[in-house]
Amino acid sequence: MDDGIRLRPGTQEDFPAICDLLGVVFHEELTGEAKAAEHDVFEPGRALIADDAGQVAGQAAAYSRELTVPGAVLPAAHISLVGVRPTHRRRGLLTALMRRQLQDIAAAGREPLAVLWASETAIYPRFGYGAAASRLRFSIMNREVRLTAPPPEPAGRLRMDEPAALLSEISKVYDQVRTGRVGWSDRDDRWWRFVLTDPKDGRGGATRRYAAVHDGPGGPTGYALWRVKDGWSSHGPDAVVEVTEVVAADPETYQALWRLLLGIDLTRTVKFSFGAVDEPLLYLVDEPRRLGATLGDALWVRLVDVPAALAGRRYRAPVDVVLEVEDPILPANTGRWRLTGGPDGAACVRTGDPADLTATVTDLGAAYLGGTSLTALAGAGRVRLLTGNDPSLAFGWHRAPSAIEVF
Ligand SMILES: CC(=O)SCCNC(=O)CCNC(=O)[C@H](O)C(C)(C)COP(=O)(O)OP(=O)(O)OC[C@H]1O[C@@H](n2cnc3c(N)ncnc32)[C@H](O)[C@@H]1OP(=O)(O)O
Repeated sequence: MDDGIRLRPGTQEDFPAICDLLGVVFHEELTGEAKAAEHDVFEPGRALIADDAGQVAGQAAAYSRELTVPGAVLPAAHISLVGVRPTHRRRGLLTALMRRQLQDIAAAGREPLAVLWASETAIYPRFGYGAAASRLRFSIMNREVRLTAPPPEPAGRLRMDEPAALLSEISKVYDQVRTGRVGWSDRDDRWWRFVLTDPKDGRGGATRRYAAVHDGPGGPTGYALWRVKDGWSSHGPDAVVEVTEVVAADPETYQALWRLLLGIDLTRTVKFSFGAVDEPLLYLVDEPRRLGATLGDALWVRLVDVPAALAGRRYRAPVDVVLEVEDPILPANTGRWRLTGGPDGAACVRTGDPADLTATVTDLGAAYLGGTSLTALAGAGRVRLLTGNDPSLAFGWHRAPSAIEVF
C-alpha cells in the first residue's frame, strides 16, 4: 500500500464520505430512506478507513450480529460496504483493509468467524473466506406448477397488512425459526428497519412491499414478504411477483404461504432470489423444472479463531480427526488441531499428532456451515485427505445452509 495512506477506525463524521465512496464503487448513489437505514446499522468504530490525506480512499465495515451455525448460534462479524476508489484500485488497499480487519476481529476475541456476501467470487478466497452457503434463484412459471400437497384441514388463517404493522408477529416467527436455520443472522430493531425499508426509488417499478402473516391455532406460524411488478402482454396479464422472504415454522404454514404467492391473480411469474439449495418448494410442486432454479454463491465464511469456531458448532456424526490448517494472515490458526465431538458438542485443541486432513483456512471456511463437502474439495485438489478418517459426513448438516438477506 502507498506510503501516504493510513488505516484508521471510522467515526460518525465519516458516514457521508463513506456513502459517497459506496455510491462511486457500486455505481448507485445512496440517498434518502436507504441512506438513513444504512446509517441506523452503521457501527462507526468497526468501520476501517483507508485515509488518503483526509479523503476516504477505501473502507470496509463490520456489523456485530449473530449467525446460526450447525447446532449453535455464534457471534460473527458481518463484513460489508467494502470499496476502494477507482483512483486507488489495485494498489493493495483492499489487502491492507482485509488484513487489519481480520487482525482486529481476532484481537478482540469475541467473534470466532466473519461472514460476507461477495460482489465478485474472485476477491475473497485470498483473505481466507470460503464459499459456504449457496442459494437458488427461482423464476417460476406459476401457472404451470401445481402444489402436490392438499390444503390442510383445518386451514390456518392468512392476514395481509403493511410489514411495519405486522412487525411484532413477523419478528417473533423469525426469531423462532432462525436459530434452526444455518446461515441466518439475528435481527434487532435496527436490522428490522434495515430489512423492511422500502424507498420508492428502490422498487424497480414494482409496488410497495406487502406482508402476510399465517396464524395457526396457537398464534403466528409464518410470514411472507413480496411486491408485484405489473405487466401486460399481447396474451393478457403478465405481472411478476417478487418474493423477498418466506419464513415458516412448520410445513403447513410453508405450503400455505407458497399457495398464496403462486396464486396471485394477473401474475404469470414468481421470482424468489433467496431459496436454499434444498428449498422444500422443489418437492412441493408437480413440475419442479418450471421453478426455473439457478444456483449461485451466497454466504462466505472466514474462520477467525479456528479452534473456537470448530468447537462452537455441532457435528452430524461422531468425529475424532486431526486437521492441519494453513492461515497466512492469522498465523495463530496455522498448525494441527484435534477436533472431537458429535451431535451434542465438540472440542478442538492443538496437537502434535499426524494429520488426517490438510486444508487452508479458506477451505475450512467453505466446509464450516455443512454445505460444502470436504470430500468434494479434496476432489478439486484443494483439501488433502491423508488417511481413511474423512470427517465429511460429520461436517454435514440435516438442512443445507442458506442466506435469507444481503447485509
Ligand atoms: C463484502 C463486500 O462489501 S463485497 C463488495 C466489494 N466491493 C466492490 O466490488 C466494489 C467495486 N470494487 C472495488 O471497490 C475494488 O476493486 C475492490 C475493493 C474489490 C478491490 O480493491 P483493491 O484495493 O483494488 O484491491 P487490492 O489492490 O488489494 O487487490 C488485491 C488482489 O485482489 C485482486 N482483486 C481485487 N479486486 C478484484 C476483483 N474485483 N476481481 C478479481 N480480482 C480482484 C487484485 O488483482 C489483487 O491481486 P494480486 O495481488 O494477485 O495482484
